[in-house]
Amino acid sequence: MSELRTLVIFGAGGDLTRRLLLPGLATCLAAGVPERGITLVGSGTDEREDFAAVVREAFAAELGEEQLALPAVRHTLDSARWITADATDPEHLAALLDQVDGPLGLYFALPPSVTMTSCEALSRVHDSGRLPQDTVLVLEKPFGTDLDSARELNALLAGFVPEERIFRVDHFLGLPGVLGFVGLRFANRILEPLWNRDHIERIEIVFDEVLGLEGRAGFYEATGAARDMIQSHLLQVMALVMMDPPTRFDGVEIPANTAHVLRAARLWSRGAAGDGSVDDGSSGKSADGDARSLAGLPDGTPAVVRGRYTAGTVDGRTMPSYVDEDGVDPARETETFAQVVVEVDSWRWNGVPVVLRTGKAIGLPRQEIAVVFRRPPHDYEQFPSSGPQPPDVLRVGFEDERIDLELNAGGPFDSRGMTRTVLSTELPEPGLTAYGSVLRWVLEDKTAFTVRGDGAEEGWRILAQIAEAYASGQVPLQDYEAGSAGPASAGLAG
Ligand SMILES: O=C1O[C@H](COP(=O)(O)O)[C@@H](O)[C@H](O)[C@H]1O
Repeated sequence: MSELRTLVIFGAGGDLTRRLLLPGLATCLAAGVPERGITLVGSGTDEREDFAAVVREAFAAELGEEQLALPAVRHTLDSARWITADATDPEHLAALLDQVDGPLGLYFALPPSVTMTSCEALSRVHDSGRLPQDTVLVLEKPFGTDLDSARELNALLAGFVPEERIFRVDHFLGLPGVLGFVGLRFANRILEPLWNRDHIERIEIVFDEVLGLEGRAGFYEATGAARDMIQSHLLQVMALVMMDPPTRFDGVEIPANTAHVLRAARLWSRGAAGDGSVDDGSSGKSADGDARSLAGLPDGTPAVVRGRYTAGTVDGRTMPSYVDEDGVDPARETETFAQVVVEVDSWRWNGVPVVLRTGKAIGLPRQEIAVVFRRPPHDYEQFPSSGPQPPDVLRVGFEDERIDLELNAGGPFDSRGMTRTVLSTELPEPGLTAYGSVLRWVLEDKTAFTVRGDGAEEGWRILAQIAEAYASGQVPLQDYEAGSAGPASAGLAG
């Protein structure tokens, strides 16, 4: 397929477009992708005169006035226009399509239920022969609202557009640290031989935030931390970290390999069925063979923890209790913190706990992928320290492009004098925001880092297991103070 000429954003009057899509597009155009720029069409049900001005303002804020003169940026600004249309009405959609030139991308910056209705309308436009054949669809997460609706959406889409022309966007796959991690893993020979249960003790994928609700009760109350962050973002990142090496970085291999990981993933289930706990190692099994201990995590770390912040101070900012925020119904018990332990039951990964954790209003938040290696098989009694050395850890920051490898080194002047050493580097500034990368892939027709339909469904399957654990009554909603490290029982702070 050729590069897109026109991008239509449905729901372009919304927060997502202003805050993320337009700045992302600006970075992409400033990087010269595509070289000639695009025709940008905003669409929504209201009449708007100011769309071109909104685009200009967003581009200027992201790039500075000078870069607005770059050819791709200039062309896009000159072309930006608004078409009023109800994206759920086939007649409106067909009329809109008559006014734009292809190759065409349709970006659904809409809530999931509206996206579903809009895709139904679009399938009718297709059936009447009025949808240009090479149209690309771009869908924002969440893809559906549960496993059934995700399946329904996928079946609907499959009826009128081939999978390779569907971009299911998860902007975490465009974060610099995630892309840096994938490159690091496959461009170096030293990692792959270690990338399995024999050498890796556990994996932690943590995205804590200082931000609280920030006035988003309308969205967040019905969502909560697990659905907002784990269902897609953290599970998709996990799948990239744990996938088998692709033979090519393309839209066939990577989505297939990540879906393969997700299919094998399920909530850690070593404790008594449904009791929300995990084996703390007291079962007597060794860490080898059939063992599935959560080595390195505090004993008895539960498989699922949920929490909700109370009043406190985060980063110098006073924050009210979640339950006192506007629009919050305390009885809904929406969680602002979720930590789950997942296992990927495959030949490569069986028995390796993967901790996925996210929380709002967290002081000193961690945002990283941490791979904790197993200790050497033998402890030298000549080493002066009393216990075993800490494990080697590879850490990659999500947003700060930092890579740290924590090792134990000998010396100085004595090979037995153990010193914790960190080999640390920062990747170069990417120039693109995460949405900039996402839009670049859309505009260049590269689907390697998008979510395939079955991958999205697997995310919902795992979320259903988390919801089941919540509903079992065995995972109490724990209070944690805003500005703290989250519920104490979660462990893993810092
Ligand atoms: O999708 C989401 O992600 C953000 C965190 O990602 P960032 O790149 O904006 O830092 C999270 O705050 C939000 O709740 C969630 O919906």
